[in-house]
Amino acid sequence: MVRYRVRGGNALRGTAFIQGAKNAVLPMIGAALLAPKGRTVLRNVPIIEDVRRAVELAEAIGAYVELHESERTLVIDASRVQSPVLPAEIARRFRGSVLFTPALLHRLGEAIVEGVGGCNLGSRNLDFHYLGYKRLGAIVDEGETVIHVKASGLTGATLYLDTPSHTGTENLIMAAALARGTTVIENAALEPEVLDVIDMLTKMGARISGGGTGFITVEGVDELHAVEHTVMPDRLDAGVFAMAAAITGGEVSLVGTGLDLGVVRYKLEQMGVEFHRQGAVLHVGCEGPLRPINIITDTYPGFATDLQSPMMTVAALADGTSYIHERIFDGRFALAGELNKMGANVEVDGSRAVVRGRTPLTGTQVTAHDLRSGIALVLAGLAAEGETLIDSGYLIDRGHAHLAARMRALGADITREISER
Ligand SMILES: CC(=O)N[C@H]1[C@@H](OP(=O)(O)OP(=O)(O)OC[C@H]2O[C@@H](n3ccc(=O)[nH]c3=O)[C@H](O)[C@@H]2O)O[C@H](CO)[C@@H](O)[C@@H]1O
Ligand SMILES: C=C(OP(=O)(O)O)C(=O)O
Repeated sequence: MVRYRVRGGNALRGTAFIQGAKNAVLPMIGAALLAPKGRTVLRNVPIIEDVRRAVELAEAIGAYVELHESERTLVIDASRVQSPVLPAEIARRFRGSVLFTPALLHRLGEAIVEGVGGCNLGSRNLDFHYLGYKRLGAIVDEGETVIHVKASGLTGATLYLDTPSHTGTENLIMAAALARGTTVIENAALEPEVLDVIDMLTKMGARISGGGTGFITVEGVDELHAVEHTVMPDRLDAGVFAMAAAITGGEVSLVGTGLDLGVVRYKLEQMGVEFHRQGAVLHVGCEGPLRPINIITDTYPGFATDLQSPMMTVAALADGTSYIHERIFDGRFALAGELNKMGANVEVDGSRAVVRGRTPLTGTQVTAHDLRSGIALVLAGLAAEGETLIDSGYLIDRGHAHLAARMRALGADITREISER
């Protein structure tokens, strides 16, 4: 069991090095498996547990993978992919396992998905993925626990997503990239990570247009080849470090090439946080009290649901009442109960939460229910009086690389511990 121990009260100061994006590297590993020969090199890979699981899963299907941790580089040779089975014991530990299906379909003609994991956020349907594969000509046999997708070659079609699913868009692009003819994906996701995956696929030889418009056209090609690609910075990791600076009254310089925080920056500015760009470095600081805020989560370019939990912690430390409306997931308020144990006043009603601040937070033992509630509790611990113990720290490690070390470098009193149970 991994556990984080945080002693609050230190203002964070210094330079935070932002990791590569979890939600870009996972589809890129799936994309690398589409190349039947050669070695793909991914740079700026975040050393997180989800990447380790993705490496294990790629090895389980026969790929040769080297993860060079200190160089943050992944080398993938998919020429010997031979097993269509995504085994439950690995695949159920992370959401990114869903992104291996297109490669298996193209390379082996079938994918046997024994499970898909990821944060427990309520319903996390995959119907758009499977309906899309069917429209492209696959046969999908949905058993109670195992899903079997088969196809002897896919054919382009027009696909429509009811909502712009992030991994759904990536999977259907990958499926269409090697299909015969043209595929159009309507209501496609606009997230920057999706665009980064499109960039990599384009280098690999895919013919994709319309990325970022909501209407993506893919002209199928016969083969994709191995390339080198640098993973974009993780805007969620960056958002968390910006919030850590803000709630501790500190000042942090965020380093990460081409970093754009988007709407979270504007929301934090409304709360009184100051941002100042100096070339490629973004400085974040906050001197005065924080003002309350209204948040409505949405698909990009709206406020990212993955930053909703960390923002709830910031709201608990603001002077006044904040309102949060979660519109992407139907079960993403597990943080409220844990924050309330620390002295916050968060009331949840369905998809809405009211956060009455500012309440002083006091350290206690709390539990991460998912990756982002975990990191939100780390933030709470940084601002709380006394010691906060956060259980189920593995969930935090799923998405944040070397968190304790990076925060300690800024002056935080935080340790990562392995406990017996
Ligand atoms: C590995 C990865 O990239 N994870 C991200 C991805 O998850 P993920 O791709 O799983 O999230 P989706 O965008 O697919 O899901 C968003 C919503 O759409 C619904 N839906 C989705 C697909 C489908 O076939 N049917 C359906 O109804 C889901 O139940 C959910 O309510 O996007 C989420 C929303 O930005 C982020 O929180 C996750 O960090
Ligand atoms: C929901 C998340 O991740 P995943 O989709 O990988 O579970 C997240 O990163 O907050």
